[in-house]
Amino acid sequence: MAGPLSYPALALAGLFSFLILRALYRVTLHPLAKFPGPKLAALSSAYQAWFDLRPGKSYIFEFPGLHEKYGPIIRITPNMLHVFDIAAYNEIFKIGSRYDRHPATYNNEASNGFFNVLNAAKAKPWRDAYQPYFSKGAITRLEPLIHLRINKFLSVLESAASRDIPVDLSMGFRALTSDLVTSYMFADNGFGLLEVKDFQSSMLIALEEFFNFAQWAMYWSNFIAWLTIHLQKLTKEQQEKFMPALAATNWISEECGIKVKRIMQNGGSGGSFSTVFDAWAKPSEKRSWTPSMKQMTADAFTFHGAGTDTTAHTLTTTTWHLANNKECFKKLRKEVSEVITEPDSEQLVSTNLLENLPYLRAVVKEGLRMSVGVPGRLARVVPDGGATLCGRRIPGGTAITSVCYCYHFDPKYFPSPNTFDPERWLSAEAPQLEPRFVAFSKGPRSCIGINLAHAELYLNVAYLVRKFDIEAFETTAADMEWTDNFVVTTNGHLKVKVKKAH
Ligand code: HEM
Repeated sequence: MAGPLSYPALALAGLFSFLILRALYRVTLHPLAKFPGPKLAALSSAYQAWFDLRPGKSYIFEFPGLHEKYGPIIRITPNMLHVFDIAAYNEIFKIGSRYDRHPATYNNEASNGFFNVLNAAKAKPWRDAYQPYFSKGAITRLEPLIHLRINKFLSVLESAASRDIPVDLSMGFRALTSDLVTSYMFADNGFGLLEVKDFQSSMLIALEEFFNFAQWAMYWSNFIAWLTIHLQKLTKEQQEKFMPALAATNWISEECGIKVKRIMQNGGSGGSFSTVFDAWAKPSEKRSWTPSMKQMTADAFTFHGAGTDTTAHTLTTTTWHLANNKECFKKLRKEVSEVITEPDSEQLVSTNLLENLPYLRAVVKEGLRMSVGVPGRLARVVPDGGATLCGRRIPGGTAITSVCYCYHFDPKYFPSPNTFDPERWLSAEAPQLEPRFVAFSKGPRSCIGINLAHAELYLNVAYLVRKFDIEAFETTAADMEWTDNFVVTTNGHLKVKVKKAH
């Protein structure tokens, strides 16, 4: 009989044996055992955590080197493959794709909107209800609202120019993109973040804090969801004091809930333009199924989350590079001046007009390339029966992914990938680059907000360059270095000093 002291020793020995046996299984009998990659990655998820959970590091930055060494399909964790091959990418992310979203990335017990529906065919009717509100036509009709918000943003910059004080553009762009998406969803002033002094909204600051730890949340998503549900029992004051990120996300959720409810109770937004939730509220929208209030609130939360940091970070990246590339800046100013003849008029020119400017188009595209939109491992599941990618048979049920970063920073197609070079989109090689541009992903779950994002990018970049001379202020390249925290997060903020252009 074991003495009392030996029970812990027995338990430890049991655990140790289990870990050894599991490791052996993973490198011998496991269905992915024959796929190449670092042995440590095959043995344990701790290998990817080693990169992801250290400040300033991301596992995705290792992928190009690993592909160089091991080929187009590699095993990045015991249960996940990564493929770096554009034909395979197009197969996984094609329209009608049978590769569903993988629960590892998308199953969040705290959220139950259309974003979390894993099967694309099941998500389709739900997503399709929103789609017309994000069409090119709908966003063109929305331009008066977009102009209103951008004018407000530009007026803050004008005021800073006249007082010769710096502006935190990382926060400014977030305030703008958040206000835009929320005022569109709710046909009101949205969250009103552009009104907050110096763009320093406590909600945005708390959200940034949250994203800095998003990788941790991804690793323990079910635990975090459980914790979130239980921490709801704290008072608002306690949450704000001890868990500002939780308080911020709760606040967003509550506001979304209140505003969606109002629209539903009124049978529509009643504003001068149709808004996203008219999809369910308007009696004319006859549907056989309507999401619950909880599900619509989750959708509103998703639209806000998906539409804020992504676009804001692209604007930050583009502005940073323009501020540091005087030649690009001059060339762009010259081009946009041809269509923006009255830069101080509140009547902004249309996105459609700006989209026809070749150099501006190249600048926006290069900004999107370098900012990597959604950097994370947007994992998919290989369909039942398996699949053949890059000539290799992959078992059904395997988790597989293919990150944007590998394509956008591939030196074979984008020489000097860390250099901001809009000219590459105007060169003879441009047709070969287009298929490797995957900022908005592809297929049935690609970005629903692409037209809104484009309108925001074209208008902001054009007007910033037309109206202001821009100098980075106390911001270094190290501040702009980024990591994958599901959204892109940077080490620091882009601060600038702006002067009214003559
Ligand atoms: C530069 C800006 C943007 C970039 C680079 C971007 C990129 C992406 C990408 C890569 C995805 C696919 C994510 C996945 O597979 O998990 C996505 C999905 C999505 N995006 Fe965007 N996005 C941007 C702006 C916006 C805007 C302005 C909205 C407006 C609300 C938006 C709403 C969404 C939504 C709701 C989804 C989820 C679609 C689904 O679940 O089927 N995005 N976006």
